[in-house]
Amino acid sequence: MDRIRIVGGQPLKGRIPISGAKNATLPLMIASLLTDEPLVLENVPRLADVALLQRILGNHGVDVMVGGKRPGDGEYDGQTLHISAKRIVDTTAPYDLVSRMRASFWVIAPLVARMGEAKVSLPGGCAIGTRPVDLLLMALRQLGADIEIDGGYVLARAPHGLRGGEIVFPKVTVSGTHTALMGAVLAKGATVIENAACEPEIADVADCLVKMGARIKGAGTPRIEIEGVARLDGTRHRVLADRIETGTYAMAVAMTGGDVMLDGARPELLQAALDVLVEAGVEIAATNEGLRVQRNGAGIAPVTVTTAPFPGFPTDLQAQLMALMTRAKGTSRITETIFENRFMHVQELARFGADIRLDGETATIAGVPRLKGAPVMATDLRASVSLVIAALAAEGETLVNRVYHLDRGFERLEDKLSACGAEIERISG
Ligand SMILES: CC(=O)N[C@H]1[C@@H](OP(=O)(O)OP(=O)(O)OC[C@H]2O[C@@H](n3ccc(=O)[nH]c3=O)[C@H](O)[C@@H]2O)O[C@H](CO)[C@@H](O)[C@@H]1O
Ligand SMILES: C=C(OP(=O)(O)O)C(=O)O
Repeated sequence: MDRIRIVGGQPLKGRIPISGAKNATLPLMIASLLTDEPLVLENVPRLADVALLQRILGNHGVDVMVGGKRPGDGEYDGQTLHISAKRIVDTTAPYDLVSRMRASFWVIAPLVARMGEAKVSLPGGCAIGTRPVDLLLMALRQLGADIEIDGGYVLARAPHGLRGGEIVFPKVTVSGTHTALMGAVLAKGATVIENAACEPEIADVADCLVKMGARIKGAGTPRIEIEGVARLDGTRHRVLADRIETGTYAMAVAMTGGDVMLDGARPELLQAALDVLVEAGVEIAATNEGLRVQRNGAGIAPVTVTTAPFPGFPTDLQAQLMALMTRAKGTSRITETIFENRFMHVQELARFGADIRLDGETATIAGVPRLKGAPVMATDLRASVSLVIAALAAEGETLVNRVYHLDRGFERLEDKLSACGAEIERISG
């Protein structure tokens, strides 16, 4: 298995191109199941999750052709996927594929909407919490699907098609909102989704669906109204910039000091996180090209932060912020409200000499003057990258094991960081 070797201590200087968002790409690829015409997605990041979803879609009979793979000029440009679900040959998503990536469960909504049935394995266990799918199933039931759970599979049936309905989420859920939206666009009649997730990736998927002929109002707000249509067309859509990748590199620069332009970043997608960085003493400037992040001289000021659904501070940046605060001049508090077990990085950060105390959903981080490199390993994507951030500022060498997690969500991480002066390399095998 590959490992990443980092020798800390170099300030980051230069430019980092921001890739297309993983969390928009995955539901956009899944939306291809809603039409028999080609969907062309541009700015698709080269990620393990994208490759796995290609396989999962392939199992349903979807053809995916990948353009833009040649190395050389423009190698940071995203890929273009030409996706055609002309004929769906299988409405079953099997355990061995779905258990590896949670978002693959979301194929259930377009399959039942278009084909009248779907059999999808319950998603696999995950290192950040229990992550049930009850609210996704509630949404499908509200749209008239008959739901049964048998042998670890969810069977959803709507032989005469889905029908519009009222879906009121008791808590904000991104997966639930994607499911409701993808079911409702092909349902007969009107649907209202209340307490919908407002994450930018929901709005991006809705934009694409509207280009495909869907009738959607209010995506990106807590109330979404959908008028079902009989069929959807193909279209071409460019995936929006990855706000979590943006925030991660901003925190890396905050950690090491330096001056980096995050090309193509869209600050309005992560204002809450940028506000926290400014409070911590980082200079942030939005420009036509993206986001310029600087920290020169001044130390890192401690912060108190609670994660929340968009537009709040994202849970997907919680681990990275914690890594940064290990070196703050004072004590920080970070409260995680979205996932009950998203603190797997705490014990790994301790290997660098960080001083973190956990009490329920709150971590108290007493900043230390220096970190020291160590062998580390994490069990989820954002936790893994928080270890990279710590390593970039730690004295000496760090080996990050289980790089698989990083490859799920960060395109060419070591290339992007080494281009800015970091001493970082992948050790294969
Ligand atoms: C591929 C993707 O886009 N993943 C993102 C998505 O995950 P995901 O869509 O899985 O996260 P949700 O917003 O659905 O989950 C939020 C909370 O609701 C709970 N819940 C969810 C569904 C359900 O049926 N029942 C239930 O109780 C979850 O356990 C969690 O505590 O949003 C999360 C929250 O912004 C991000 O951290 C993930 O990166
Ligand atoms: C938790 C994440 O992804 P997933 O929902 O695919 O597990 C993430 O992107 O941080």
